[in-house]
Amino acid sequence: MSATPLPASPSHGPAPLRLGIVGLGTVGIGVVKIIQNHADLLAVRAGRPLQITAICARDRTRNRDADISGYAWVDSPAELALRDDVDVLVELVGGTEGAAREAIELALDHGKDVVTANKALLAVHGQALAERAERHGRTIRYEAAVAGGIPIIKAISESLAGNRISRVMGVMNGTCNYILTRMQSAGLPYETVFEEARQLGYLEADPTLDVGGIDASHKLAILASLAFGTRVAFDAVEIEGIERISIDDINRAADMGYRIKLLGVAQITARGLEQRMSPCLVPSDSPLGQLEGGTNMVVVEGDSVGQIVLRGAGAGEGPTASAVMSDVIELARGVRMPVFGQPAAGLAAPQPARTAIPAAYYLRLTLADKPGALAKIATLLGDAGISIDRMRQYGHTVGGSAPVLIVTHKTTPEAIHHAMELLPRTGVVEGDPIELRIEEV
Ligand SMILES: NC(=O)C1=CN([C@@H]2O[C@H](COP(=O)(O)OP(=O)(O)OC[C@H]3O[C@@H](n4cnc5c(N)ncnc54)[C@H](OP(=O)(O)O)[C@@H]3O)[C@@H](O)[C@H]2O)C=CC1
Ligand SMILES: N[C@@H](CCO)C(=O)O
Repeated sequence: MSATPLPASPSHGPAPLRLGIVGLGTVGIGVVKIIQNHADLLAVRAGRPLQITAICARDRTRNRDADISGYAWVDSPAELALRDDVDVLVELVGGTEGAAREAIELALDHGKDVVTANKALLAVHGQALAERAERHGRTIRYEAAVAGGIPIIKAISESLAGNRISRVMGVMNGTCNYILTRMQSAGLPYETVFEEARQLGYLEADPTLDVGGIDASHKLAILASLAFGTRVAFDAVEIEGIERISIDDINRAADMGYRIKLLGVAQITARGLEQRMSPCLVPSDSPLGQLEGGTNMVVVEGDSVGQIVLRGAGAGEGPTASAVMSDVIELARGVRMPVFGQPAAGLAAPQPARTAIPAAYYLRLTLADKPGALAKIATLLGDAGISIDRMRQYGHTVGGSAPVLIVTHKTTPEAIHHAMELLPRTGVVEGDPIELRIEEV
């Protein structure tokens, strides 16, 4: 970390930090509002005024829910990145390519620091961008990119820097948690809940990134890099989204004392770096099980500190803008950290490993109403070395099939995947069976 002396203004006090904001959507307008509403407080904390000089979005005519008339409007992000009256580019557009990437690269090349909430860009191009920033003696800060308002980037890169971290896990996508919890608690259909998430500003521009687990995996890959000193390895995350989860799964898991969460786990084992993002069952009465709505929770385990749990709003205008402002204030103070907590050249290339740690599993099958159907399933699982802990059959449907839930004793992911491949071949399983890992948390 380095601290540079603050530039002096010729007339009175330290010179303002001049911000160019690209993207005036949920997060961008949130940032504008904080700067307008708390100008004096921010200036005291930052040691100098924060001044928005230029702004940019796609549609100049759109109503922005804030007075932006005092700022220079620029039509192109690249043009904004090059302006002489911009010290810091605040990129709040999103996306791995195009306008966001081009503006960030230009800003770094022209000696400007960058603040961004763009986890997708960092997960895919983080290493190259970190090297680029270092070449120009600049930095990229991205507290808002992971878990919205939760200060997890700072926690790992600064507050826990004295620890060897063994595991980072948690719920990192507000949209998915909102959908999974609200459907159950309010008894609302998926479409209604999805629209509510949109109104709350939680969704990515492409919401399949949310429900497909990709957004959360971007975040997990960034945290793994920071925690383990490895290059960001998004391609190596084992990803499964929540698309296969039905309201029946949510309700039946609840019947058995569990909640379904899109859970990410990154850990270093003797075999390498494991990173997985998948819907899992967690006990209803556990802290993760009780996480409602757009709330996120991140758990970090360090050798000296033990377990740290951070919980808070994972998405939305205010929480995300709050995280952006923490980065802006640090830059105004003259504090510059390497992008991933250490010089980019020293980040190790990780050895990706698939999850092998045993767990209990929840299986949901629809069985044909035939004599011996259940026996066939029990035999198949037994032959695969999987022992059944609990089983529950629900009433037969009109067509004569019955949903069956099985909770296994601890078994390996390999054994479960093998059994899942064999189940359709028994001739008694209808549709696609579902398997979900049960995490002890
Ligand atoms: N929403 C959230 O809760 C969170 C979002 N993030 C991240 O923050 C970033 C912004 O998200 P969010 O505010 O929700 O997104 P929005 O879709 O609400 O806003 C995106 C903004 O970018 C502008 N924009 C899009 N393309 C261009 C372009 N080519 N040139 C100039 N401006 C452009 C849009 O302009 P216009 O308004 O004219 O269409 C809009 O103002 C993303 O990286 C997202 O992943 C991170 C954490 C939480
Ligand atoms: N779409 C993201 C925004 C916050 O990163 C979410 O739902 O968590």
